[in-house]
Amino acid sequence: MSKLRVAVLGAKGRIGSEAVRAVEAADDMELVAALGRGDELQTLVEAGAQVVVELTTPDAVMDNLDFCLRHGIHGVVGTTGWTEDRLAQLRGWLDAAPGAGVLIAPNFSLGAVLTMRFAQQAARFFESAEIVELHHPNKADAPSGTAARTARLIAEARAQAGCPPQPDATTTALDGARGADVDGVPVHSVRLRGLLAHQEVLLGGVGETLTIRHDSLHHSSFMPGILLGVRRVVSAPGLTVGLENFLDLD
Ligand SMILES: NC(=O)c1ccc[n+]([C@@H]2O[C@H](COP(=O)([O-])OP(=O)(O)OC[C@H]3O[C@@H](n4cnc5c(N)ncnc54)[C@H](O)[C@@H]3O)[C@@H](O)[C@H]2O)c1
Ligand SMILES: O=C(O)C1=N[C@H](C(=O)O)CCC1
Repeated sequence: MSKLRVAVLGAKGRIGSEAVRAVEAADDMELVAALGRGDELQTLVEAGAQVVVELTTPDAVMDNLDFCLRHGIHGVVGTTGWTEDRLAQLRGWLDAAPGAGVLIAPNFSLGAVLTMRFAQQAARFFESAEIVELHHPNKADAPSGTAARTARLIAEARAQAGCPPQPDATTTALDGARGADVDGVPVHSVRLRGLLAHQEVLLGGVGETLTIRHDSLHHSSFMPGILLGVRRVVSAPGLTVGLENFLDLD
């Protein structure tokens, strides 16, 4: 069986360098390119890459995906910064590239994917829902892509169930004291030396609370999800948002 020809963009970064090692160690994959900032994207075409693992920055990801899709290369994307406008633009590029697939995974770790699923399931049963995400201080974006996605999933579940807005009597607050409002769900971002990637979903009802917590302790936690994404995206044309779509969770 021929090996999947895989390239990594952002290959010298924190997660990209780990992804390079994971692809090299996978029996069914061949690492054909490992590119960093300033490297020529044309190398992907010359190397015959079938799938690009995109782990760069929100500033770079759109140009990289535009190039990949114009050359029929599938994408597995961990880079954050996804807005509805960006997703719409990506869908347009995919429409013009029949057969090509892109997976956007706000988080590649199994525990984080399950946290999102559990939070989505629990959201309608509690009056209050808030998220605390905690990351290393070198992270460029806040809130994290995972927290933003979790908040949207909670908000969707609550809206579908007809839940009223959350109780909150705050009338006076310092800017930021109640976190960022993501679709009505407050998200609080901590940046602390010593941490990697952590999230708590706090749910509150009358006389009880439920806390769902996940901790990524090392970048290795993201690698099985990345490799699964590479294996599955080649037969999943169009846009897939969330690794849960490639896991048989239900
Ligand atoms: N989805 C997940 O599970 C997951 C996990 C960890 C990190 N991330 C995300 O991945 C991204 C990278 O995170 P990081 O901690 O590795 O950051 P990082 O700053 O360590 O790495 C980013 C790398 O991309 C390079 N780069 C920038 N522009 C580029 C370009 N045009 N082409 C190629 N390389 C380019 C940078 O030079 C840098 O080496 C962030 O958006 C982060 O939030 C996602
Ligand atoms: O380290 C990061 O940066 C991470 N980014 C993703 C996010 O923003 O959710 C996933 C967790 C690690």
